[in-house]
Amino acid sequence: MNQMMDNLSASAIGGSFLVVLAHTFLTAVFRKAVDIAFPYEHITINQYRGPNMLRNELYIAAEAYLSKACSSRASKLKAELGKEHNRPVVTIDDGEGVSDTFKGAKVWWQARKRSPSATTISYGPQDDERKYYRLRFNKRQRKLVEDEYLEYIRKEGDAARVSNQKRRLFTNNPTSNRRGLTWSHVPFEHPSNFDTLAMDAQRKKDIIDDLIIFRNGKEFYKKIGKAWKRGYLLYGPPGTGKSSMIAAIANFLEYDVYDLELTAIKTNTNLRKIFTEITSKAVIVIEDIDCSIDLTNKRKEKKKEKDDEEKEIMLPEQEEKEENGKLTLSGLLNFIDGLWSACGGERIIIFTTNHLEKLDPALIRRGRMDKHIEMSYCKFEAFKVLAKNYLRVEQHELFGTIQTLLSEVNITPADVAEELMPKRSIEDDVGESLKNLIKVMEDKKKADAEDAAKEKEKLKGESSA
Ligand SMILES: Nc1ncnc2c1ncn2[C@@H]1O[C@H](COP(=O)(O)OP(=O)(O)OP(=O)(O)O)[C@@H](O)[C@H]1O
Ligand SMILES: [Mg+2]
Repeated sequence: MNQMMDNLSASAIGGSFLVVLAHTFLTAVFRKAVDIAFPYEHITINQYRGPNMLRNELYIAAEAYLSKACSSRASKLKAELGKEHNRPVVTIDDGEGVSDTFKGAKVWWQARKRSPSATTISYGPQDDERKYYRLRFNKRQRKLVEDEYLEYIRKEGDAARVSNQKRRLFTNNPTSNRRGLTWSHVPFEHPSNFDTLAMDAQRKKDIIDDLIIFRNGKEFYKKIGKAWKRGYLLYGPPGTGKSSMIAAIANFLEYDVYDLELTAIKTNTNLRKIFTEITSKAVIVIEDIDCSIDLTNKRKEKKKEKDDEEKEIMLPEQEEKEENGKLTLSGLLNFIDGLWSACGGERIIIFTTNHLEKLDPALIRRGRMDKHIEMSYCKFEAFKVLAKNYLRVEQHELFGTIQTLLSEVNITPADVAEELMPKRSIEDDVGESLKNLIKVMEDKKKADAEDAAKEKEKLKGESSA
């Protein structure tokens, strides 16, 4: 009897094992069949997220990416002006689909719109238009899509968005905003670029190469443990193109410009506040740094003398408090290459000055101001750029005379440009413009010679007295 019971339970165990095996097998077969019949999955990227309807940055990036990379393959497109009335942006229309390929995997995008349900009360346009993208892909590619493709879309989309956006010129000038402690902005529309900039071709190329290395250097800067920023010092007489160079750099990199008015900032704390508001992909400009409060050697020396006179009537703690509050050279340096400088990343900091010799060496040492660029008086090569841009000529019989005169007199590109500007009509005679320039330079040469003679006379008089 017992033997029979044992046999029965053994065959029951064997039977249930077979049932489990069969179930597992059938499930696997069923899954396989489903996979073959429905091999795709999808991800939905909504325009807004959460109960508060916050903008979904991934949707915005996807929109920009599809506009840039895939819209040429779509047949139904739509065009819209950006938020700040930028140039029209063309992207795929609602209901339209396009495919994309990433690392050999094919994916499909479709722009969709959810109509509001009849029972929903609409509070604004956002509620009416629940737009979303549906991203379809083969199940086998799921890991690739989740781990890599979405991040790729975010990055590429952000980059496309920046280049679509009109760039901005920020200022903390106290006339445009409250006490110079915040930034206000206008569209940045300076037309200067490296083609219109008159300077030696090799030096121009060096700067462009430097900018390209900087722009592509994110990983490199990380590897060497340096904040992703670069400092340029532009120096030279007025009218040699320092501001034009800044505009050309910003246009080349497609960065926003932050024109920092240091004189409006009274304390290091305020400087920190305003610095932390600067976004990445920015050119930060401090023009005429030698005229900015208390930052030069001379000013410090003068101040020291004054301080010495006042010292007796100032308590030590009072003095310390006052020093801590004021904007100081070390405060500024802290933002250029101290811990704060790493906030934001991808920034070019540019100082300009007409008087290099007036600057504190600490401010402009290499590493802080990585590249020192001299903007000089107009030489023949720079003149040829101006002649090509202003007069559309690359050769002329008067060029020889002009070349000789340019090597003899100091004339700024701004003065040369002024002479090449059309005086009566756009179609002014080229020869006439060049003759005017020659006359200006000859007059200057004469005036310089007279000044030199007078100076010589004066020195002679002084030495004989
Ligand atoms: N190197 C240059 N290439 C092309 N144009 C130039 C150049 N330098 C000057 N100009 C012309 O002269 C004008 C004044 O130049 P810019 O404002 O760039 O000089 P700057 O060096 O910044 O002078 P400042 O020291 O007074 O600020 C420009 O609008 C531009 O038309
Ligand atoms: Mg300038």
